[in-house]
Amino acid sequence: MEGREISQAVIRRLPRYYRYLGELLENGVERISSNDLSKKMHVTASQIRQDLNNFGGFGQQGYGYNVKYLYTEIGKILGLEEDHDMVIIGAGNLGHALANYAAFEKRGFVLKGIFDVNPTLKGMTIRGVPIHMMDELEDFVKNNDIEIGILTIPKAKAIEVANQLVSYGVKAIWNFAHTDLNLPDDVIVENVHLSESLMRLSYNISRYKEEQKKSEK
Ligand SMILES: NC(=O)c1ccc[n+]([C@@H]2O[C@H](COP(=O)([O-])OP(=O)(O)OC[C@H]3O[C@@H](n4cnc5c(N)ncnc54)[C@H](O)[C@@H]3O)[C@@H](O)[C@H]2O)c1
Repeated sequence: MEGREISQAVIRRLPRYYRYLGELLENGVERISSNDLSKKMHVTASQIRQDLNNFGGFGQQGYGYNVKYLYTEIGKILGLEEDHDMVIIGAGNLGHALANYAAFEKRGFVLKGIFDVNPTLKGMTIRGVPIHMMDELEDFVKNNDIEIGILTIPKAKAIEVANQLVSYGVKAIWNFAHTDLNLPDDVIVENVHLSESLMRLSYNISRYKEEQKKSEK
């Protein structure tokens, strides 16, 4: 499997498989057929077989998938067997919400520090994690081998701060600021735009209403 290219479309679907398989495990389910998984996930069985065959076909004819094995393998593919140390930049509303979400740690995403420019926040902690001022960022990132920088600052400063993080050795940015960062190709960026998700929701609501109107006619 080492070195094999898996398409980004498949990678995007993996966290959902991981979540469903985790729930099955919690419920004591040891194996599942692609048909049963398909019904649960509302994905076609052939899509599931195609996706999971990318990793050497963990399923067996007549047996289905071994839930624990598949869960572990997908976890490995997603890099979840290793810890990822992170910092949050911007201890405002969103920064607080993310810092307070303890469940990330269960997946190995460990929040080491929080940074802000607002001096009134200095020395405060969120869930035991201290808030530092930005002049401490360089030493902190280098000394703690920080891998992921989470950007929850206004967009006007996001590009500058992202470049700073990268120059200190951060490998990946989880970007919540509403701007594209245009970083070097070897920096991994995952943009999260809740408002885009809401717009998709809004689109589907409009479509649903249209359908309703048509069916009433
Ligand atoms: N992507 C999304 O889905 C999503 C959702 C909500 C908000 N946002 C964006 O996230 C950002 C934060 O939102 P919020 O509601 O938490 O805002 P907020 O004003 O509550 O917090 C922003 C924090 O960033 C700090 N800050 C400003 N400049 C900084 C700098 N150069 N370095 C370090 N810290 C700095 C501020 O002092 C403040 O504490 C905004 O850009 C907002 O538009 C994105």
